[in-house]
Amino acid sequence: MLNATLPHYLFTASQSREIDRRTIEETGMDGFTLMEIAGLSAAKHLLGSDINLSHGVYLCGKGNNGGDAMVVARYLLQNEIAATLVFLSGTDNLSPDAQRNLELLQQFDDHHRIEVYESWDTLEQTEHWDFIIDGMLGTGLDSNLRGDYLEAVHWANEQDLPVASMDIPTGLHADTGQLMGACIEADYTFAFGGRKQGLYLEEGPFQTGSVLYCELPFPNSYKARCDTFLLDESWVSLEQARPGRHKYASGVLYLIAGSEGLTGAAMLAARSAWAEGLGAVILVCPRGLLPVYEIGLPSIIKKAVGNKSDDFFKPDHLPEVLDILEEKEGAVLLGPGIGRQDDTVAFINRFLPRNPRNTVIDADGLWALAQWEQWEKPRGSQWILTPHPGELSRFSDKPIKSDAHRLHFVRNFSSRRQLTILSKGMPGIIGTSSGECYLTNYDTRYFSRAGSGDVLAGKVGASLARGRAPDASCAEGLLRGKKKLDHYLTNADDLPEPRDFI
Ligand SMILES: NC(=O)C1=CN([C@@H]2O[C@H](COP(=O)(O)OP(=O)(O)OC[C@H]3O[C@@H](n4cnc5c(N)ncnc54)[C@H](O)[C@@H]3O)[C@@H](O)[C@H]2O)[C@@H](O)CC1
Ligand SMILES: [K+]
Repeated sequence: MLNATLPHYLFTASQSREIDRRTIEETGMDGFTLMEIAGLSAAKHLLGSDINLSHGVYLCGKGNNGGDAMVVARYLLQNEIAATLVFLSGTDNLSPDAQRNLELLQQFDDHHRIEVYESWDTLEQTEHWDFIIDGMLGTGLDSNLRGDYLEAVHWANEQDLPVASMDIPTGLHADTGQLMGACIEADYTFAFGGRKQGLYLEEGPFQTGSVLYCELPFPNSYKARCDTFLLDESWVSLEQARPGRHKYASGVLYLIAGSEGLTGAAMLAARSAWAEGLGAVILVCPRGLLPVYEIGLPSIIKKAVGNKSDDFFKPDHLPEVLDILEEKEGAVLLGPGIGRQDDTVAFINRFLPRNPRNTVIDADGLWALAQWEQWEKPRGSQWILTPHPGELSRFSDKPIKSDAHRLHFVRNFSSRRQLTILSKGMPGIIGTSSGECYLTNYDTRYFSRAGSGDVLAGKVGASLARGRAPDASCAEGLLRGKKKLDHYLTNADDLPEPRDFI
């Protein structure tokens, strides 16, 4: 089972507010102290960065996000770094902690390094600044940006200066990652007390720059309601496969895949699983395709069913397939290249209820499953479904139009059906039977080429065959792909191909 570390917890705005509120009301830790820690932590990151810090411009709203920015300004001032502060909503209605921090900042300013502008239109843009601090809006954003906020965001994005956002880039929705009219394009985002979910959904990954987690003294027990986590190789161990005492002790994967014209998908999945060091990958195939696999897959065991004229799966093959699966303990990967023939759909939908093995259902296996209205997973077996967005939509009554909707759907579907879902896309989302979800935090667009899905399914199937839990199998499959991608991107100039992820 996966067990995320605290910096990988993802919160919605209301969850964050609730944790803030409880900490303040129940522990006696006040909001001013939390703001101090947040700002100090961001200032330390900035002082340790390679940004040239001599004079910053601070865009401040009237809420606590602006207060965070002022704490940063004070710690940077201690290091002789000047600050120009612009208050987009003036200074008359600052939140109490922001107001106190403005007064403190002025008290600390012995050498007149601080300038304050009470509105956007009074700012004199003749000065030279070398960085921008975005403290306009954080989790309090509740409507589209307008007027001076909109102008300030556009202005900041046009400057050739590094931008650091307090908590969340102004204009990004903390829950959905959608742009609220416009949005700061940050180089750094300092996530206070917990990363916000929207940083990783929809437009989030393109707006945040590097996200740095800044711990705040929130009791861990207040974070227990968190049900969304960031998937990261820093806490998910990629266990190396070790050879077993004999070949079947290192895991067996039965691959039920391939049809005429789609044998390549079966071959990619088989090679991908085999590369993970399994004891055996057993490709179950219609007999007519055996000659193709004899040439293309020399290391893989092939078990043909039906007769020589069969080049796709049919219901008649069911007894033979079930007998093959009886031979050894192992997991099943069903679907890559299996096709959508009516007979194949009928075969899959008769096979699945009788199949006792833990199973990954991919590609056209999912297509068949979605045709069958009253499907049910056999008791005691574990299923992983690996849909791309189109395949996922077939299980939903309504079109899935946003990442936030996809996350919501995946969470409900996987917990209601008591299975695991690996929803492909950017981000990749793993939904578990307990309702917890895990999001990827890397550029998954490299995997959106035909064939990558077969490679991923092979990796997930290999982990499941080695006895890993379904959620851990999905995580391992995704992170092994990422590891290959990182290696490829540092060692090659051209675009990786699906076979490069094997
Ligand atoms: N104790 C706390 O609550 C802590 C809060 N922290 C910071 O405080 C932030 C949340 O502070 P707040 O709740 O004060 O909220 P914000 O500072 O994000 O902004 C709230 C203010 O902005 C206004 N507003 C909302 N949408 C707007 C729009 N589209 N255009 C113009 N104004 C708009 C609201 O009316 C409200 O007055 C966090 O993101 C974080 O940066 C941190 O200091 C850590 C501790
Ligand atoms: K901000």
